Amino acid sequence: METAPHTSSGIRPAKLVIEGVSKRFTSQRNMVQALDNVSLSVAEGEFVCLLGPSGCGKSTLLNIVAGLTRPDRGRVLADGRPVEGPGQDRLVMFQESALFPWLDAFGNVMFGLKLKPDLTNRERRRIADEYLDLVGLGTFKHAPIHELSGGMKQRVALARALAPDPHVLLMDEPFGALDAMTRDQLYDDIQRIWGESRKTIVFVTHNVREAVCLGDRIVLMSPSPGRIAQVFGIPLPRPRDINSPELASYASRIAAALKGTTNGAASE
Ligand SMILES: Nc1ncnc2c1ncn2[C@@H]1O[C@H](COP(=O)(O)OP(=O)(O)OP(=O)(O)O)[C@@H](O)[C@H]1O
Repeated sequence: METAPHTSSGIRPAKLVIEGVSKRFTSQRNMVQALDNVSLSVAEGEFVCLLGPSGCGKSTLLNIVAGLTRPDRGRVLADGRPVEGPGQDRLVMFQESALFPWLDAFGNVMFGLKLKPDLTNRERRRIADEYLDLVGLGTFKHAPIHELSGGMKQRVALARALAPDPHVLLMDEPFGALDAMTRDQLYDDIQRIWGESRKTIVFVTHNVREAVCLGDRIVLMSPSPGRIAQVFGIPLPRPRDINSPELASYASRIAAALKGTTNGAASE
């Protein structure tokens, strides 16, 4: 298995550059070094998975890239410019879909498009339809959110995140709360959508197979303090089947490395 350096390979330009980022959280009871001198470069159009045990700083790193959390040291560059806060070039999708329950599926995607004031309402409607079709929910566009399954809600959240056409999509365990069958379907969908849109994606997970199924590279993090332990390149052809033996072979080797980062359990 190729173990890539902490920088993006090939000739594609770096979309994101994380330079020496450290973050400490201090409360009355204790102090946690959530990230310690983390550096990573993500190429344009690359799918990078941040993998690691609970508490190794995956979400903190994603939030720093999103501009939702400020690092104590270091910086993040997006398209060469320092990240100072949230921006419509970097949208985040969380584990809980955080949809507006008073709007239907279409209304939620339209809401995401309010980030684009230059569009006419007619254009917004066309784009919302297009993205609901892309995630397979064209026939559910006027369904109230509470009538949708967990997987369907995450599809709406995905359409809402993609519709404003962000350069970078930051996904924090977006399928973590779903059942295995729904997740398997979404792995196929996200691979298809990524293949068509070629977004730059940073995807947080603690599930090894999920990371191998989706990532061009897997960045394995270790806790206390949060650091990059190892980076794995995954040269498997796409689309990848999460249940294939080739994928399982990669997953078992990475799971062994994950176990080495902690005494805890690896989720395969
Ligand atoms: N706002 C905060 N205040 C205090 N401590 C925090 C805060 N956010 C994160 N931490 C701590 O920083 C460490 C890293 O947390 P983070 O959520 O980034 O880890 P993670 O790898 O995403 O974990 P998980 O997989 O469980 O979501 C943890 O020890 C956590 O308790």
